[in-house]
Amino acid sequence: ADITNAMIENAKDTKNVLSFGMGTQGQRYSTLTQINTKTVGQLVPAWSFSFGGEKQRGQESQPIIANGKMFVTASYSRIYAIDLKTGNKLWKYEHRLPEAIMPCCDVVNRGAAVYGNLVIFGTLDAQLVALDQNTGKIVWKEKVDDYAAGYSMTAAPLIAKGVLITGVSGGEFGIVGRVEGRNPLTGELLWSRPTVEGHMGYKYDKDGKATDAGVTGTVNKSWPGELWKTGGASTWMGGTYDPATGLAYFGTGNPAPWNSHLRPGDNLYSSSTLALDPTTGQIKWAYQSTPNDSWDFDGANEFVTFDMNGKRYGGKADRNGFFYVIDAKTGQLQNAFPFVNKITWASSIDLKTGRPNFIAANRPSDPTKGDGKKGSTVFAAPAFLGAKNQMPMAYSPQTGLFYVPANEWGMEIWNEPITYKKGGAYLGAGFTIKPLNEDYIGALRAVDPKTGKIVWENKNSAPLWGGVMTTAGGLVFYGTPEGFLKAVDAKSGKELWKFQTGSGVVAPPVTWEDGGVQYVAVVSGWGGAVPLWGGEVAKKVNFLEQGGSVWVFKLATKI
Ligand SMILES: O=C(O)c1cc(C(=O)O)c2c(n1)C(=O)C(=O)c1cc(C(=O)O)[nH]c1-2
Repeated sequence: ADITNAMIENAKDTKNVLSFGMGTQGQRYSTLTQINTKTVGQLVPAWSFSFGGEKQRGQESQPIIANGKMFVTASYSRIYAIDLKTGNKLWKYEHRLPEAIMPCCDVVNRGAAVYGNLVIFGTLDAQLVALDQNTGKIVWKEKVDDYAAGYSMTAAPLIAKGVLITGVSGGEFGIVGRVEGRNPLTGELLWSRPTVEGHMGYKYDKDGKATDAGVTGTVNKSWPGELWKTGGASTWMGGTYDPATGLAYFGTGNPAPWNSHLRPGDNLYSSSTLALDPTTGQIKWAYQSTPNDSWDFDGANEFVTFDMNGKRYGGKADRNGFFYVIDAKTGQLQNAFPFVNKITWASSIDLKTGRPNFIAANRPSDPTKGDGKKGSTVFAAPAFLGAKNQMPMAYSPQTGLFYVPANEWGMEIWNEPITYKKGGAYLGAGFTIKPLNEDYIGALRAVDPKTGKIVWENKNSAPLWGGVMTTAGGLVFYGTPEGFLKAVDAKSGKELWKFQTGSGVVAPPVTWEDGGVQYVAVVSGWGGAVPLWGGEVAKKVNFLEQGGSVWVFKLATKI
């Protein structure tokens, strides 16, 4: 059947997984219970599928389950349709990529969207491709932007109110982040909303007029001079949508360049959460977690809405180490607390003003105040790869807990002079990531949004880089770079099952039911930003091998 907006919004559907996040709210929670704390020990592979080819690298994709098929993307802008029952390949599409693509952090893709009879995904040369679900033939293709200027796409598109909503990657190259709405059936652009203050939003009706000056309504106020023209704030993680508030939520990346002394001011709307009207792109509220960021603290992380004390909030585990609880309707900050042990850039978040209490001495200094070439080196935590990065967390309405894949690491960081050049790295900083502890970097943490307490944690030697899923069976599933998919007790973190997938898991699991049987799937294939940018941590994990496959599991005996 054609996928409709009502099907995508139907939270009760356990037979399909029609969106990134297992529901547009991004809770990654399933009501299925056949696989539970008592039965999970009997979980065995049903089938496995290899992406093949000579190309491997990071596999961060969340499979989509629809109409008896799995749609799964892979590295280098590939997508496969697989028969759910047999694991047989139905078709594949390999996007022809130019040599000169410039993704900052590996050739990854996090998944596709489905609508009508189409499956739609973004490519590393910044295009959107819509394929026929049955044949894999191209139905439409749209160029989103210029890959030679540093634009790329790695996130899964979002469908909200029947609109296809996408972001862009490229913050490290001084692109201008934005969110766009399109007709999913044709690719036609409906609106475009840049995420750097000073740029206007546009609605593409018959006269294509500027329609939105953002929540401040000012041009260029939080950026000095011309820097807003290359301000970064990319929307590289995509977004979530809550039918209850009618708002789409997009996180924004770091301001460009990294050297914060070049851009005194808050640099809106970098390192923020934006709530947008899905039909017009208008910004309804904005909350900035790291004003005048100096540490590459992208606020791109997912905003996951949930109910607490009879009210709708959103939870966000920010790259900067703080977990934010925000009123989903108004953007009012409710609470903010650390979810990692070491944070050096701010002592706390002022709950009245919503602003961080910066520790001034721990901001890397202005190179023009020293020898002109290099500012002072500071040791900062979290490291720029974040207390949390691209790997999505999960929320269980059953336990009331968020399950956050966190990392404990720090970095030496210093500033350097830099000027913008199209297609060149636009950082103005140097850095080396270092572990903080001998025995672990990753920690899966159960976080109580009411109290800010860590209820339990499971340490992991390598940095955690895969997403999380939780179920009404009382379970939390997550993968590790060491290759395991694990199931643990949602209440205690006790490990109940694990399976070696053959390569590192840096992707989020999903679950669905078919013919009375519950299945779990996860993609395996080590990569992403850690091996490329991880400094001393990359050296520590360079024994891990690449791969590229999807695994599907079910219980050995029918219950
Ligand atoms: O600023 C950006 O546009 C941008 C894009 C991406 C991306 O698209 O993957 C990453 C980052 N930044 C980034 O800072 C980062 O740490 C990162 C890690 C990963 C990954 O997939 O492992 N992507 C990205």
